[in-house]
Amino acid sequence: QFQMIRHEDLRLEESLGRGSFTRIFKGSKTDIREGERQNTDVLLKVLDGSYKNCWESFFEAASLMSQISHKHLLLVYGISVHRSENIMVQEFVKYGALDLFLRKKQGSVPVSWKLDVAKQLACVLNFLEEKKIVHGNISAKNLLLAREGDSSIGTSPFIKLSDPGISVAVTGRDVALDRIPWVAPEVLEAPETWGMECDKWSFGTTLWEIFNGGKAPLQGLDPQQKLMFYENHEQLPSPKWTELADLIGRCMEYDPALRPSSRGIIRQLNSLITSDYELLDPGLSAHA
Ligand SMILES: N#Cc1ccc(Nc2nc(N)cc(-n3cnc(CCO)c3)n2)cc1
Repeated sequence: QFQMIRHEDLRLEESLGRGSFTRIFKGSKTDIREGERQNTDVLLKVLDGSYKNCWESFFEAASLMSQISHKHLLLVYGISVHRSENIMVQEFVKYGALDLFLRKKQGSVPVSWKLDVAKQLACVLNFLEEKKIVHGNISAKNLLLAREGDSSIGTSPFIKLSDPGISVAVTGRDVALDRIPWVAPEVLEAPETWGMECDKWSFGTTLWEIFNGGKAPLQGLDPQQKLMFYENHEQLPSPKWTELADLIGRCMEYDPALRPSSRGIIRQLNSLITSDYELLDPGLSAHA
């Protein structure tokens, strides 16, 4: 279900850091198109050799992404297996992970920009929900920015949802604890029973990140304290904007059945987008 890419057609360039269980590199892949060599910028995700039992989950994530296509889903070109190295070859997204971008832009990102990104994520969640596909790892770190968006020249941001990576169902409890508060509480209890609603919980956490300058929620808490956060049914600190706080709170309902559908999320985001003008400039809406 996806292309096998020859190791000799790949070139690893600079290291870009690491995800969990993987190292990521900028690189290029060479194709022969109509008899001529063509180089494409790629992002190479190399699975650490020591996690043998994860490689089927690694490739499941890759094949999930290559079986469906959507403008806001990352393009996975294929995989390359070479000696003990398992490599996922994906499109290189120009501006990288959203959490790092937001931290770099510290607070200088307009509310309309944030709502636009949130809406794009809600749309791809709706697409996955209609296909009954659970992503399982929605977070600002896994949203990639293909276009920065610049209101002064009228361009808007464009995001791509990255592959889900290794599923918490195979990683074990310590990684699942580390993914609090992105991983839905029910997933922690019984990883194999999780359903569509778990992506809604993570959407709420990601929305919180987007409106908190890309800061990681519950940073600095150790795994035990993170577990207590769930045991005590605690909520993340609410943003001042009450309608936004309501949406985050509804997504991060401990009872999965009470979380909104993706259509409900889109509806509520649309009302935030229209009400957004009061926040920007009360006078503006008077003339709108
Ligand atoms: N400076 C800089 C810079 C860095 C990276 C990219 N591009 C890119 N493309 C992808 N397909 C995936 C990622 N990526 C980043 N972090 C993760 C791990 C967490 O998901 C994945 N980055 C562009 C610019």
